[in-house]
Amino acid sequence: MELPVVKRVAIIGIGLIGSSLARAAREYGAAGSVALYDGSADVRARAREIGLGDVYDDVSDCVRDADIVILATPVGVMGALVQTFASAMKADAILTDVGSVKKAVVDAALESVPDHIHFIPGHPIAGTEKSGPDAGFASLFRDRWCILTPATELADDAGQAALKRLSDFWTVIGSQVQVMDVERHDRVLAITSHLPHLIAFNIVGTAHDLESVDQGDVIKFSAGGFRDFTRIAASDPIMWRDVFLNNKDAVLEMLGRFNEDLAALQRAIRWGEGEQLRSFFERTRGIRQSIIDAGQDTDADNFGRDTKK
Ligand SMILES: NC(=O)C1=CN([C@@H]2O[C@H](COP(=O)(O)OP(=O)(O)OC[C@H]3O[C@@H](n4cnc5c(N)ncnc54)[C@H](O)[C@@H]3O)[C@@H](O)[C@H]2O)C=CC1
Ligand SMILES: O=C(O)C(=O)Cc1ccc(O)cc1
Repeated sequence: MELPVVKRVAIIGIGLIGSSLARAAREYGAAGSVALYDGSADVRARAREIGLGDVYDDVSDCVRDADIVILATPVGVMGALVQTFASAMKADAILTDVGSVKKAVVDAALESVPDHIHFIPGHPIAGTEKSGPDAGFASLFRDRWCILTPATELADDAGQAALKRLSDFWTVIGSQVQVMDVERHDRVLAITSHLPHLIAFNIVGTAHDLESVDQGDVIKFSAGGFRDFTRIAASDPIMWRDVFLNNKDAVLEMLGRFNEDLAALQRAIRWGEGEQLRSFFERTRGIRQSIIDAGQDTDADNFGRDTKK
């Protein structure tokens, strides 16, 4: 494949994901140049300071010459944001995003997407608990999945070419692309990502509440299990508020199922059903092994990723 994949990429939202994309696009040659915009003047100033790309104070100026425009803000603002700049995008350009929820974003954005551009929502399954422009790093997307959820209108030749262009962009920065429909995406991510985060937020909150009863012992003696939860529970509050508000149905469905299964474990503990507990834990140990066998290194926090940047 010829590099760069596109002449210019525009990234809106210069936080963990946006700044990682800016670094990756340049480092791996996915884009000839990078245009950036963020709603926060402080973040724009910081992005200029660390030299992440051409930083604009106006979002329409930022997207005007871009072949690909990537929304990397919290999902709750994406719909309104698209309205402010979509008409400034050039013909045949691609509009995409990195939001952790797809259906609500697509529904909110679709009505303001003009006919002259290709709208291909996306979601890299890569991240950390950190946020902001200093938290990003170029290798974040390497050996990670990126899910694309194109609308069926892409069936024509120009749409297919746009999908190929966007897939090539993600491939060059190290990701493996999977096309999926939006509903399936939101259900799969509800159980694999959104619910685990909710459980982490909850258990850390509960333990902190108990702390006043136990006078510091909960935190003092928190070995592996609890520490791992605290990393996830340190994730960005605005981002995660938006995820839960925008993937409400799928999260509530998975939570219902989770509560039933938890009640079964509770019952097994109450009635001393050791064999039931052992065989359940045997099955879950096997699941982790199959993730490792599939090539995902789970030895360290965050699947082996260095999250200390
Ligand atoms: N953090 C993670 O691990 C992952 C996050 N995502 C998704 O990526 C998106 C961005 O997340 P992060 O980079 O982690 O967040 P972040 O908090 O690090 O960065 C978000 C940036 O968006 C800016 N912003 C907020 N509202 C804006 C607006 N109206 N106009 C312009 N800029 C605005 C903020 O000032 C901030 O700089 C979210 O939609 C999230 O669901 C996807 C994969 C992983
Ligand atoms: O830090 C972690 O372990 C994550 O799970 C990162 C993450 C957060 C949100 C996403 O939509 C995708 C990946």
